[in-house]
Amino acid sequence: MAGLFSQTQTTFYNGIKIRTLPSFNASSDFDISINFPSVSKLKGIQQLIPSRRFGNYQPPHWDFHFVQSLKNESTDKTYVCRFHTLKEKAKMDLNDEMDPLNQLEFIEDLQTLGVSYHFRHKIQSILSTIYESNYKNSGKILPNGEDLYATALGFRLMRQHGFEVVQDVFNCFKDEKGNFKANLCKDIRGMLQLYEASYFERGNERTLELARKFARKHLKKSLEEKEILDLQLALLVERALELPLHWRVPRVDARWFMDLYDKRVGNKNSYLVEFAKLDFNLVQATHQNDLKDSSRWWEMTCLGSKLDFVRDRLVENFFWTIAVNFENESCEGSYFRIMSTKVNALITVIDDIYDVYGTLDELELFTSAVERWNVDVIDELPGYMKICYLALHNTINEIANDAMKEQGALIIPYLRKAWGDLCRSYLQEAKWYHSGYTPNLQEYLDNAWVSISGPLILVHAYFLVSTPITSSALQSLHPYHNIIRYSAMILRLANDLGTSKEELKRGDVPKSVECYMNETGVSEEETREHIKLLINETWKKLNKEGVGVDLPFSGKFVEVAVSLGRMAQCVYEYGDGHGHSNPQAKDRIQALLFQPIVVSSHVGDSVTHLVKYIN
Ligand SMILES: CC(C)=CCC/C(C)=C/COP(=O)(O)OP(=O)(O)O
Ligand SMILES: [Mg+2]
Ligand SMILES: [Mg+2]
Ligand SMILES: [Mg+2]
Repeated sequence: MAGLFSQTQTTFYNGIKIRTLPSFNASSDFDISINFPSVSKLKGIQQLIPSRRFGNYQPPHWDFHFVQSLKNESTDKTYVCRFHTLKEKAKMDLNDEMDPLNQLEFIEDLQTLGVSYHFRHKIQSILSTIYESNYKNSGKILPNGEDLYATALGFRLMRQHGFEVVQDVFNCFKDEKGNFKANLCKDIRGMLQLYEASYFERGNERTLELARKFARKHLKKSLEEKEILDLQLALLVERALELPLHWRVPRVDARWFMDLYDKRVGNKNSYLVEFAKLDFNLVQATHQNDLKDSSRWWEMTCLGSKLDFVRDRLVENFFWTIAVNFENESCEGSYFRIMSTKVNALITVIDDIYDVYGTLDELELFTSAVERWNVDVIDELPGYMKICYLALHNTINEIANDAMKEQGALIIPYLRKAWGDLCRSYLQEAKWYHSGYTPNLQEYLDNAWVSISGPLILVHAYFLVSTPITSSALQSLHPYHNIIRYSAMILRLANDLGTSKEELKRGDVPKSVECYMNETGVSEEETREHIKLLINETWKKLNKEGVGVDLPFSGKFVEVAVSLGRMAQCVYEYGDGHGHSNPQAKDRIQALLFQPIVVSSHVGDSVTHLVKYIN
């Protein structure tokens, strides 16, 4: 990547090779070649030339020209017409005359195929009818309360959609000692639903905790001993044991479910897969336009080209936004994705300035500049920080100006406060790194749930999804509401599991893995298991906070906070899917953003391929 530093001049100081920048003020922009053995032993040079690290990040996998060249034929009229025909058919099929269990299964199919957002009101109304006519009268989800599969599926859907159902619906499946009955383990479909339902626990729900352990144990055993003869079911069990449905990103999962559904024997609603594929491609076409817009902004900032030590990851920064708010029903969705991508890109650059390149003195300057939020302070900053501060200041003020125009709301105090909190937490980590201090796990996490940028992302997301902005919500943005804290904590813990190995190699503040090992002396493997336990416990807290009766936020914002936690576990499931993009992360982004699904349309007995993929 031709960056500013590639045009550096090489000079020598006391026999030491130094790269200096042509146009920057040398006193603060010296750049020691990273292979220099030991700056600290040099006489008289240390205070003049700070040592700098590099993340050794690769150039972007998808660059500006690739993004701008994307073409998509998914929106031609044949395609759209077929889409609307099938949508109407699905709306007709999801009706009140259906058997309640069939209704629940239809809703589950719509959700796993990624198209339930088209039927929100109908789904809510059907679940409400089932809730009122069964659960409110008998305490059972469905009339036949002894069916584990139906009870667990209904329990999960009810909790997911905000209906108050308690864990006692599972009591009939426990023996006199309070354990789940051993004979249940033959009912794999029921066990799988019980396992998925257990992840909606809100803490101190012993039956659900027992259910999770009981189901996990037997599902794992059945899978390992190849007792699950139905291949589809085996694949569902295998995926659930890797990551439960509640923790997965529906949009990322949808393609996987379409393939599975296609192969389902006795597939009742085959047209649903065609509908889901058409919808997937239409949404993808919208996302590609949003991505092009975001990519033009990124190119204009020159941050990726001028700062050769930062992660140039525009597409990955965009990918985070589609999990949080993928629907393309309205232009609000595009606005959210484009502005959120800008925030994510700024986070990624500034995180690298603090973690990789900036000296402590420079970081103090940048932190103070962000807290003062005044473009005049730019003169105090070293060259490489100037374009970053300017991009930050202009972009965030643009979001604030939009809110003022659209809603007459003055939000800049909330945005600049969030950036100030973030940079102070970054500075704290830099001070720990430079002093060689390793905090214990709690001390580290008390700062790191902020430094992972979760609160910053969600404060901006609140203003990008919420109309109207309410005073009760504003009071819950500072101090940060627990919903924000728990979502951010999941992001932090998942990020540390996925990135701390590379960070340790490069040189960075000790992360939760290192802090816990240093504090307890246990092995890395035990530490990682402990952190996964913390993620599980934090999800329970997030589940509980998300259903508070006096919640100051809309359901939409709660969904955004939950989705951020899911996205974190998606991006970091196989290592660092953000900065060092592993093959699995790359394939996911490729499938979600750049590969429309070939749709075979069964119109009568003719099959036509509606989509050709042109790139
Ligand atoms: C764009 C979004 C949603 C960002 C969330 C997380 C992020 C960019 C972390 C930076 O990676 P990192 O591993 O360097 O973070 P840290 O330095 O905090 O470990
Ligand atoms: Mg970092
Ligand atoms: Mg960092
Ligand atoms: Mg990290």
